[in-house]
Amino acid sequence: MSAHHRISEVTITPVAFRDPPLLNNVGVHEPFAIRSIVQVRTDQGLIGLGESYGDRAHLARLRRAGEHLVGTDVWDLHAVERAVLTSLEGDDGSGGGGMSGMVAAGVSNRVFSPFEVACLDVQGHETGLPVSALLGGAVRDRVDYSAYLFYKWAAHPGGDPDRWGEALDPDGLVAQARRMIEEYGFSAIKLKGGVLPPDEEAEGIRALAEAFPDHPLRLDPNAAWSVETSVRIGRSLDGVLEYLEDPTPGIPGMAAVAEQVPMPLATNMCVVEMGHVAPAFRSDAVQVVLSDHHFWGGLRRSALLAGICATFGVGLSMHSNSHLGISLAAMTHLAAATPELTYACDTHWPWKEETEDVVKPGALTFEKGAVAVPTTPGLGVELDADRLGALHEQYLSCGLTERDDTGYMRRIRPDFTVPSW
Ligand SMILES: O=C([O-])C(=O)C[C@H](O)[C@@H](O)C(=O)[O-]
Ligand SMILES: [Mg+2]
Repeated sequence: MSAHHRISEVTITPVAFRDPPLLNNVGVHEPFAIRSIVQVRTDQGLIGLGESYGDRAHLARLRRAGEHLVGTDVWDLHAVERAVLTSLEGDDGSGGGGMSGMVAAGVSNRVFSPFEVACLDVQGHETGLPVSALLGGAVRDRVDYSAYLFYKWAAHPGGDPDRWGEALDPDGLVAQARRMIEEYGFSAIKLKGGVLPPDEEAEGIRALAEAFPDHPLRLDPNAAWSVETSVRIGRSLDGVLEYLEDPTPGIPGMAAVAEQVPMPLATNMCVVEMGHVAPAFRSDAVQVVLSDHHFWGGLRRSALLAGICATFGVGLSMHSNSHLGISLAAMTHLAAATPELTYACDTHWPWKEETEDVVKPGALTFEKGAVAVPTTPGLGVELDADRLGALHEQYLSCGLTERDDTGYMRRIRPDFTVPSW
């Protein structure tokens, strides 16, 4: 086969899958999470897969970029990126963030990422190599993920209760953690905070520490706290947290907190692109960066970030929001090929119904909190046309075209304002 697979067609399919009422600082998850599924076809008949956010403006950008990519060599990832940048000329960059305003990552990185992943998938199919090998080789054959707990309601208003039940207090959190750990075997726990007053969340963390003394714990209030509150709560959780994630907004705020709390501070909010690295590291604002290939510009750029973090003695973990199997495969290959990664990665996977995905079942399974790194060519997952079709139909019928946790919360509680303490 020739080494020059050129992109002949790009298909972007929006999909929706059911999502429980997970609470966060900016509101609550709607009944469906939306994603875009990217298929890159080559002139020699191979198909590469990518997955990204599903917000309307982002979909439009992916479609425009897809048109610019036709004719590009899948091995020339710089040319792929240049084509994406050309497609974004004149774009004002607004909308399409995919995370309800919680993370403000650069538009071009967000758009390039699923195409880079899809091209690597094609490269893997062409060479017979898994993506981890294309990234320099797997240094581990299993990737550890952490339990990702949320305060949540028992059901969406007017809907049936989901299998997880309510979690609005320490007992609810411990029950949720117990179930998630029993089912998936996770050996680390993250709690999404910024929902209840900070002392109540600290109480929840202490209950988790008591119930799971061997599990490292993380708390992520998504920058809902002032510097003063962050310092007070951080100090009160000395010896309890593995790291405290984004307690307060901005690099200067994080630096002020970092100076005064005993545990490392982690971020997926104030360091979300290369331009943030120098000011954050210079001021010792963060001790752990959570990479996310969806907003860092793909797998290779995330690997580059890992090297930079290691150079400056900054730890590396991995961020996630609602995702399907293509993203889990990409995250797993990246983590496998990243020696610098020393923390269990975030994943929203347990919040997804097992039956809902766009890939054929069985390629990715959790055992003892870890996913075995696929060893088959490319990402190691295969698109399932029926499943893709069903989730696309669900996208069309659910009526959601934007992730809007705050808007949904306001429809339920009209007086809701994003809280800060
Ligand atoms: O670690 C984080 O900041 C996140 O995972 C952001 C996500 O958007 C999460 O909070 C969510 O989905 O509610
Ligand atoms: Mg976070």
